Amino acid sequence: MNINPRRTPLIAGNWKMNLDHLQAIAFVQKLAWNLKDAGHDFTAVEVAVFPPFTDLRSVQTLVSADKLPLAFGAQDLSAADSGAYTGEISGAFLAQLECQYVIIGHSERRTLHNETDEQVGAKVTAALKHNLVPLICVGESAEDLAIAGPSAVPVAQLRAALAGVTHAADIVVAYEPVWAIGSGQAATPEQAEQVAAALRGVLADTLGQDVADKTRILYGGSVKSGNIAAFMREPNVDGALVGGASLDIPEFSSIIRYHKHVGL
Ligand SMILES: O=C(CO)COP(=O)(O)O
Repeated sequence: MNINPRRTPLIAGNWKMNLDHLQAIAFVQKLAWNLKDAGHDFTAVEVAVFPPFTDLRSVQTLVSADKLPLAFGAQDLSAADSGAYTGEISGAFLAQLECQYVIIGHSERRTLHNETDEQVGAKVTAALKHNLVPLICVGESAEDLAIAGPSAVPVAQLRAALAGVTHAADIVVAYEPVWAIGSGQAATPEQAEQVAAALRGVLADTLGQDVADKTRILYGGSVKSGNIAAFMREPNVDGALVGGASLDIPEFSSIIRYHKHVGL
């Protein structure tokens, strides 16, 4: 179990391209009620949602009006601040919408949009410039795993993502093996721990031991209520980035409340 008092566990829901802004309002309201009814302690396990860009203003308005204890963020941002970048969204705009986090380098951006390690690094720098916490995704494909073993690619991706980070930054890292995303075949807790420990080593190397000790490293890839507790028992795993299961309120609530159903 993660007993490091400096790292509050984070359960994050990446909605991907699901739920329009009306559905988002209903969903966030229900999720907050469900967790409140269950007596969830948001200071013990932080909860964040990552809706599509078009939902963010609605989510912001709801969270602010109802003072919901939920964090939210975007699924990507532009490396640029403004200008001739059709279709892109600036970190400045996200900051104006009170986003706390922004996902960067998700494998679906890397594979479907050919995002490079350099672009990921530039986006991390842009996020920090706008006081957004970058949630940096790294992870190997099945082919990488066969060729280079479990840690090599995620470690190289994290080094590249942090290349422009010079100060002790507030960041979150998510280890998401590409082969585990949406496949129903999660990594084992031992595999996740091995890579998370290697990633913490990169953080210590690049940003110092203090940052490494306080930075949360999440696991993502086919996380469900039935397997979350085993991941959370690993000392270097501080939470989860959940895709499909984050769209089902009872299931996502059950993941958030992992410590209740297993007595952790
Ligand atoms: O990509 C993911 C979260 O960013 C994981 O997705 P699934 O939980 O659907 O496997």
